[in-house]
Parts: sequence; structure tokens; C-alpha cells
Amino acid sequence: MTLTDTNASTTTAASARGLAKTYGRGGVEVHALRGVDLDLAPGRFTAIMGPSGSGKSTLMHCLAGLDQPTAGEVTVAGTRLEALSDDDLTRFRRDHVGFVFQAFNLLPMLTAEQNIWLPLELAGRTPGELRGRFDEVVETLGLTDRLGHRPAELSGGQQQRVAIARALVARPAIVFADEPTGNLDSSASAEVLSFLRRSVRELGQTVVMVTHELDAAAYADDVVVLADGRITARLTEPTPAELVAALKGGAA
Ligand SMILES: Nc1ncnc2c1ncn2[C@@H]1O[C@H](COP(=O)(O)OP(=O)(O)OP(=O)(O)O)[C@@H](O)[C@H]1O
Repeated sequence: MTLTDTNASTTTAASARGLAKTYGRGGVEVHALRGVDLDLAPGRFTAIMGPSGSGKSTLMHCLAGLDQPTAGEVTVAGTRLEALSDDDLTRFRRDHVGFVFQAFNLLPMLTAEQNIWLPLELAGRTPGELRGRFDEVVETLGLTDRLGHRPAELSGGQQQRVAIARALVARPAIVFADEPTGNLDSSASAEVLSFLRRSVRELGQTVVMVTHELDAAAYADDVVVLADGRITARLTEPTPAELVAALKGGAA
């Protein structure tokens, strides 16, 4: 296995214990998470699935340090997030967490290569130390001959691959992908998912993806199913039938 983050805990890339998140107060409380325990092993591709409103985004945001849980603990790359100040948390996310969103969020006036380097430049890191990693990521994502193109000159799938390269280049302990194929047609989705899969297999990257799509979840090693703020199933390389049964809340 090629683990790429030296700070990562040897057993989990990220974990949650007793995670709860309640929005609002008084008579209008919404219990988005109701006690979630989860361990995400390094070098694996995990899909988080469940009905609309089941807590998928809230779980991802708490794991990524973008939202604070009401109760419970989150550990990423061996660091307890609740122990960090706001500034330290921002720095921690920048150095250890990668994000891929449904909207590609590329800057239109920059080339693919400039978009990939931008977060590192903003963080004051020099390309020198990461040149080899850049080449490896670009090769894995099939972008070598697209680096000089601006986003408007790339297909949707290629733009999302640039966004994934941008998330991977700093060697994050974990990459969170929120509906990464939500804006893509089915062939571009398949292309993006297979490259995401390659980044797990070939670069040892840990990836967590929220998705509604059964086809997308089929690329993952592990699937976590949420319903009403609780984990109702954890499946490893499920068959489509097992996945459908778990999503319906029945026994697989
Ligand atoms: N900022 C907020 N304020 C109040 N309630 C919220 C807030 N964010 C989420 N919720 C509520 O928490 C619950 C879980 O929301 P969450 O977005 O995590 O679900 P989800 O599974 O990601 O849904 P979807 O698949 O529709 O994106 C929902 O009932 C939602 O309305």
C-alpha cells in the first residue's frame, strides 16, 4: 500500500465517535446526526449514501472540519478537530484535507495547470517540493496533454478531473467529494469516477464521496448508508442488490 501522508494515523484516516449535530433550538430542533461512529481506513474509497435529509452533507462537513458537531469527536490524520482554534482548523484543512464539489470551481482565466497549483501558491508552498507529486497526479488523472487548456476548452469531465488533481496535489490525508458527478452526464460521470478510483488504487489516496447515485457508489470499496441521522448499514464492495436492499432499509 502506498500511504502518502506521514501524519496519518496508521489505522484510520478519519474517525467519528458519538457524532451528533442538532440545528435550531426550542420547538424547531432538527437532529441531523444522532450519534454516528465511523472509521475511515486509509487508502480506501468510501461512498456515503442515504435519502435526502438523512445527514450525509452534515456528516461530511463535520468530518472535514467545515461544521462543528453539537457533540462527539472527530479525528483526522491523528488530530482531534475539536481541540483546534478556528485559525488552526483553517490551516489544518488547507494542509490535510482536499475537497471536490459538484460545481468544479475552477478559475476561468487560468489554465488547468495554474488552477491545480493555485491553492499551493496561496498557501505559500513552492512548486519545487511538489513537482514530482504534480506529475504523478496529472498522469493518474489523464491530464498530461490538457494542462495548457482553460476550463472553457475542457469538457465537464475533464474540468472535474482538474478539480480532483487540485485536491490531490498537496497530498491530503483525505479527500471529500460532495456529489462530484452531479453536474455530469453518465459517460463523463463514469470517466471521473474511474479516475477517482485510480487515485485511490494507484496513489493510495483516501476518498470519501457523498452520492445519490447507485452507479457512482459501485466504484467505492465501502458504502455507508445513513437514514435519519444514523448509520443503518456499512457494506464492503456490495452487489447492486445488497446496496438497494440497504437503501430501502431492509436486510441485505
Ligand atoms: N444549516 C441548517 N440549519 C437547519 N437545518 C439544517 C441545516 N443544514 C441541514 N439541516 C437539516 O439537517 C438535516 C440533514 O441535512 P443534510 O443536508 O445533512 O442531509 P443530506 O442527506 O445531505 O440531504 P441531501 O441529500 O438532500 O443533500 C435535514 O433535515 C436538513 O434540513
